[in-house]
Amino acid sequence: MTTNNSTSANQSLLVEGLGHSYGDHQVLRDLSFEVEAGQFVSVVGPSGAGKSTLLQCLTGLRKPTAGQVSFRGQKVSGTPRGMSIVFQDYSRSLMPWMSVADNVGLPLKSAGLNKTDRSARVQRALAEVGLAGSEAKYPWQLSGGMQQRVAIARALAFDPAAIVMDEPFASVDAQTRSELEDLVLGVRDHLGIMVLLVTHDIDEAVYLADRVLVLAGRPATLAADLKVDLPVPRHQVRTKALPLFGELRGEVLSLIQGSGAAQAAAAAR
Ligand SMILES: Nc1ncnc2c1ncn2[C@@H]1O[C@H](COP(=O)(O)OP(=O)(O)OP(=O)(O)O)[C@@H](O)[C@H]1O
Repeated sequence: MTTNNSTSANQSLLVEGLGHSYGDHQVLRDLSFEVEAGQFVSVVGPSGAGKSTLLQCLTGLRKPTAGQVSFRGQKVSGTPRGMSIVFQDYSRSLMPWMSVADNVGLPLKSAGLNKTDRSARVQRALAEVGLAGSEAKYPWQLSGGMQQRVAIARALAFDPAAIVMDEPFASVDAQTRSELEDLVLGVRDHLGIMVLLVTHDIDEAVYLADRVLVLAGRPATLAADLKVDLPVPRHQVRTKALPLFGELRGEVLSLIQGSGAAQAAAAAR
């Protein structure tokens, strides 16, 4: 997908010829894709393919060794304005000695917002994730799923145009995971935010996304950019029972397994 239209270019994330090497170890090679405003894109690939490295390059936490990333028309160097990040490990990203409200408001304080604005944004973000009324609690008084909701609220408090998530649901039980998946889908629909999600879970990748990007090979390239034409709103049971869901799931799985088998064969030679 390419963009000739400047409005679209200003709204979107544009990745051009991105590559990354750690010393002599080339991990990513020549990745090019665009994500439009409001799109939900999952990134999958075999373990060690470079998914986290890619997210770090997209969020400005790591400088690509080739190519470039632009967000809303600006070249990314450092985490861009309008982009928030949610990591897997909520227990390490929340401050246990601070209340929920203070945890959510902390980055806003660092950004220089006054108390009234901070408080309004914190209330709004907590309501968005279903935690209105939990402002005075501490993270250790909340379940793992609720703590991850706090981390998501903190990302939303910035009014971001995009949220980038690295395995955000990997540390919670299956039931909570489904609830958090639907929460993030609801937030995307309600606020129109672009979401980029790295996951190991192929069902999750297909269920949530408008597109699934598959990384494969060593170094990893973009093996597929699959459009997910499943009806909306998605439903944990009905969507996963659709034949198209099974087809997409199978397609992603065979790309990932094919890549793993090719690597094993190369290693054995
Ligand atoms: N800071 C680093 N220094 C050197 N090598 C690194 C560094 N970070 C990652 N790597 C290597 O780069 C490759 C890709 O790692 P990365 O974590 O991006 O993959 P991934 O697809 O996210 O993996 P996983 O699915 O297991 O989380 C791996 O071989 C890893 O060992």
